[in-house]
Amino acid sequence: MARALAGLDPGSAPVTQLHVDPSHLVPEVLTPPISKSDAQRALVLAHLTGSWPLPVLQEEPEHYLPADVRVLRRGIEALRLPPGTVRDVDCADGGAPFRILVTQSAVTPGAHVRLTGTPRLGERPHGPLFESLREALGPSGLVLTEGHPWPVEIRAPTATGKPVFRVPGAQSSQYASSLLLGCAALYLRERRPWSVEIIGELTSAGYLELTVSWLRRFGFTVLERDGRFEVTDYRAPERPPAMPGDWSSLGYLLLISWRTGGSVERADLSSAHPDQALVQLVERAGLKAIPGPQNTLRMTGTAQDGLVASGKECPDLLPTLAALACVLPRPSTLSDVGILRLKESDRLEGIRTLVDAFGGKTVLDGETLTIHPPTSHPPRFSMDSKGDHRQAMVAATLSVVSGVPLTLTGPECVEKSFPGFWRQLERTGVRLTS
Ligand SMILES: O=C(O)C1=C[C@@H](OP(=O)(O)O)[C@@H](O)[C@H](O)C1
Ligand SMILES: C=C(OP(=O)(O)O)C(=O)O
Repeated sequence: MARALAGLDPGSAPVTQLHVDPSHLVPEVLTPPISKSDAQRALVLAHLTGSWPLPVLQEEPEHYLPADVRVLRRGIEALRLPPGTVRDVDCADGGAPFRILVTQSAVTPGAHVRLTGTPRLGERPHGPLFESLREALGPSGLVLTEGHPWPVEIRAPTATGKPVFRVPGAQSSQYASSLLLGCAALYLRERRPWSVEIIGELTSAGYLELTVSWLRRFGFTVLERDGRFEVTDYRAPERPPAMPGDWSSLGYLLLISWRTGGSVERADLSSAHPDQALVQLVERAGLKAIPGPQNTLRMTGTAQDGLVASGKECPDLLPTLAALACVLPRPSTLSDVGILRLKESDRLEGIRTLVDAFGGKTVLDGETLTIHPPTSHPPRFSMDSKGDHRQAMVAATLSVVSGVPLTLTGPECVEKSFPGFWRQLERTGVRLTS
């Protein structure tokens, strides 16, 4: 067992190919990691409000912290160095950590920060965030320059001007989330309200709501009105907020538990994470999540119909739902799928490749993708993660829910959000060989 996982445990040498054999499943209780989206927000707010290091993260085993959480923590630690130090931060593949650190760098008085990342992160869109920061803080002296694409270099001003950021919302909610966390920093520094105005439509709105909910849990007052989010007050809370399990990771584990008869833990149904939508979305297909004691959940039911979901509401769940769609008796419809092109890989293409590899068909009509499941399962299938953690975990999930063996290229990228994923899979009886 230890040998099979030698290349897959965090920090060990990468394996190029992994064979996933789901023919000996056992019912187990599976555990997701902490949510990277929640932890990133909590880390910034702990830094700003004087509760550094964030106690709840100290309790998590270091190797099982999502890599993006470690990126953000490194970035904040760099921002906490004395003024005058040039701070270099490698953001690796982390969209949210990078975008959050851009704003936090710009609002740390006198900071000089150089951010770098992977070529893919460099290709993803960031311009509207940079423009918004330049518009609000440029007149006070902010300098934000872009390499080709790295480094992104930021020299923060020591003063500020009009307390408002304006940013378009159609490409990513992370611009607005990052700026709103910037508003919290500026509120504490200047004790005057700061706001973010969203221009046009907002995609992934649930993630901005997640940011608002973390600000409130840390004691900030946030007013929301007509696309405008304003930080107007701060009072330290009585006790530090708890850290929930990750609903994106619970998506894979719940589907796996449906097949194995096991359950998942850390499934907090009062979490504000958008991917909790899985629980409602699978009902249309005939599946039901049944709560048990202490935040456990199991999935039961017989597949009867296809799924309907939108990339505007839960973009990270769409690959997981696409895997489920491959084993449902009727077609599924995913709308607003354009945003999937802007993630760690082109996930729209990734979903289509997965369905195709499994013998199904996809039809793209504008921004709507219909998934037609295969009439019979293939004997085995292959998939390349293209370095995208969700594509890797989704392929493995499909292997388990269908019982069809998988050969996966590039399995180690799961580290970004779920470093213990392969260990969890192995606990369900899945045999992993490289
Ligand atoms: O704010 C966040 O933590 C996230 C927001 C979403 O991105 P977009 O707002 O760019 O869709 C999501 O896809 C990403 O995984 C995490
Ligand atoms: C898109 C994702 O993350 P990020 O944008 O933070 O890289 C993700 O984790 O699916």
